Amino acid sequence: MPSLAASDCAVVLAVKSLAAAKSRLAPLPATTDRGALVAAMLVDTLAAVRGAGIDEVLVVSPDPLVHALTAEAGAHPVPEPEPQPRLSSLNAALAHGARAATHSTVAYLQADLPALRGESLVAALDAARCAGDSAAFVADRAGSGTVLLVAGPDFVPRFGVGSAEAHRAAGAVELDPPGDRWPDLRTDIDTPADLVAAVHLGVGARTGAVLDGRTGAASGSAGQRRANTAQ
Ligand SMILES: Nc1nc2c(ncn2[C@@H]2O[C@H](COP(=O)(O)OP(=O)(O)OP(=O)(O)O)[C@@H](O)[C@H]2O)c(=O)[nH]1
Ligand SMILES: C=C(OP(=O)(O)O)C(=O)O
Repeated sequence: MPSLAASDCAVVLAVKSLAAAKSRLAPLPATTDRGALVAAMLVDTLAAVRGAGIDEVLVVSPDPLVHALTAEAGAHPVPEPEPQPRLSSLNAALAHGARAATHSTVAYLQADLPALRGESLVAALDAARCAGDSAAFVADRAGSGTVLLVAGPDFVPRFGVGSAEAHRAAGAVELDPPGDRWPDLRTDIDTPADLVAAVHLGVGARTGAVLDGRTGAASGSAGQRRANTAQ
């Protein structure tokens, strides 16, 4: 794998239709607009990616609002591909985004990282460079999922349930296996408990604004909101 200076790889993210997203956040109060929350987390994630100095960012989605938010953030919207025979729709979307990128090395990144800071992404990309020619990944805070996979064109992404083990089994090197580094990068949002963890780390401005509009698991988030999010 070539050098992974931030400007030498593309970042590819995938977001499903906002209306269908985050069913596991259903326990949140009915006043929470889950679509707005997913959109806000995408915007905050893209702000952190921009803060990392990445110059090619692609977001694959079937949702026109996601495309608009992506373009507003200075990234490239990519339409959802046709279904692929041997890939989940998520991995088909990610592989499609990688093919649309001009860089051959791709950092596949979760789009629901509201606490992400550019410095952590840069540090993780630096660590991936140390993995040499191998693909490399960062597991989520539970250790079972994947938040970041850095790979060349021959490595097919294997996101989905148990993706950390799937990436490991396919030969990708796990970065910081103890899971001590980059808690912001590792905190993707699947459940209300993840949201509470992200709020404790400090979420970006857009996510904080959505959370401030409701009561419940993460209420009172304003005090924990990061002050330095570029918006
Ligand atoms: N473009 C695209 N993105 C997808 C697809 N499936 C999942 N994603 C995105 O991949 C990430 C992980 O997806 P999932 O965990 O399957 O779904 P989720 O919406 O995050 O959460 P749940 O509904 O609770 O499972 C999210 O950012 C999704 O929006 C897909 O078919 N196409
Ligand atoms: C798709 C994944 O994440 P999640 O379903 O937890 O969002 C994954 O970890 O590969």
